[in-house]
Amino acid sequence: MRKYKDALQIIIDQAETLPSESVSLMHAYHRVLAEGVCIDMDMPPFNKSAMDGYACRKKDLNNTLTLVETIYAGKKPEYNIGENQCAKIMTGAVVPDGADCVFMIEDAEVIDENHVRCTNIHTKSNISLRGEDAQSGDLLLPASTMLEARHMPLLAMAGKSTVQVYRQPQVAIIASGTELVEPHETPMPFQIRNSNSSQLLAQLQQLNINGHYKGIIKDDGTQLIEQISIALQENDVLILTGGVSVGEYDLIPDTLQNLGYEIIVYKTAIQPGKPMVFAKKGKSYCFGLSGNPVSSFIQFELYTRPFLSALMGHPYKPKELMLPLNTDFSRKKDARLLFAPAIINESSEVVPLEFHGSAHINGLSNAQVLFEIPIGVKELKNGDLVNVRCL
Ligand SMILES: Nc1nc2c(c(=O)[nH]1)N[C@H]1C(S)=C(S)[C@@H](COP(=O)(O)OP(=O)(O)OC[C@H]3O[C@@H](n4cnc5c(N)ncnc54)[C@H](O)[C@@H]3O)O[C@H]1N2
Ligand code: MOO
Repeated sequence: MRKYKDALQIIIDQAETLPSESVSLMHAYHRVLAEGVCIDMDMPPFNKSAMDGYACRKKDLNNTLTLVETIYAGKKPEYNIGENQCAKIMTGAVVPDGADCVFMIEDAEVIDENHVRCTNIHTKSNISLRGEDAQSGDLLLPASTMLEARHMPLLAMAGKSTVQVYRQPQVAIIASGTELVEPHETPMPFQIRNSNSSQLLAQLQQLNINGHYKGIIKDDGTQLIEQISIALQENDVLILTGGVSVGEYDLIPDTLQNLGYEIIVYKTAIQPGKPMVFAKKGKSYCFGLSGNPVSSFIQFELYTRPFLSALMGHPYKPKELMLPLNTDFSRKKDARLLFAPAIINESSEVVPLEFHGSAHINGLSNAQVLFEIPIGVKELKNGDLVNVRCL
């Protein structure tokens, strides 16, 4: 059975980045840049006043100054500032040539309509200098950047009304299991509601991928072959849940092989989430995730999310921290890398949540993080540092 990091590398190595396309800046959120973006002008583009006040020469700050004009943001200054002269200036306006300082309105004593004095000779310059943030030609965002809200103003400043991004994969979701009914149905005593599909669709949405839900398929070889092959033809990636373990009705690995898919990874040493299939045929990919809801959630986070990110040209890195446990922790078996749900308290300590295993969805629902207990470790002590993965 493969270890987590080995399996992850093998899976990511199979991803062939999808072709790129052009999208409007307004619809570029959470898309992945297929081009590096350089700025086409200095930032700021001119010496810019950072305050509402008066622009003058620093060496004249002790003197009475003669007002030559008022400069608002968007106006070109008409005069250079000479000895004992000033211009009234607004935040964001161009600082006129000759001035090397702007003193704030609050530090000004207005003598008459045309004269003013600075009351604070220790005033700061209050000028954002041309090019101090970036210079024309500088690379602002490298290719492969997953565009977050904080990147958008840079694209706008660089004049990118459209951006070249990698295509998003078409992803289908199928829940397999004869025991499953949809959430709007009342299960019979031997049935269970399908909770995996809505969860996986939401996990896809976190990647800005609108998944295609294809419904529930019973554990029936013929139906599985038929529905899975349709879903695979129409999509780049199929995510299945259920039927991947070793039971008589766990038909997914065989079904995929019968469809000509090569099983690249089968079972990995993580807990929850040991049974999982990753299969491939050309550029068509399939994840057979575990039916157990927490297992499928974690398998998606650990394997499917980095893989889909790689298809979109983005090297996904989870947010991870080393933090101390706030209690002793023990487990009976140590053959797998355990991901256990926890919250972080006000002292930045890891507080494990009550957790009964791979079906305990309400144990997971309050979690802020998953913390790791490595293979070979059964016991951890209060204060031990653990690797924490943010959700
Ligand atoms: N003899 C062995 N039995 C099992 C092993 C093993 O190694 N040897 N592994 C166990 C582990 S670990 C897990 S995890 C499960 C995984 O089984 P499958 O991935 O094949 O999933 P199913 O058997 O189809 O379902 C497991 C469980 O989850 C419920 N389920 C399934 N689909 C959904 C859904 N869409 N929404 C909500 N719940 C779902 C299903 O009813 C079962 O209770 O295998 C162990 N067995
Ligand atoms: O690997 Mo399973 O998800 O432990 O229960």
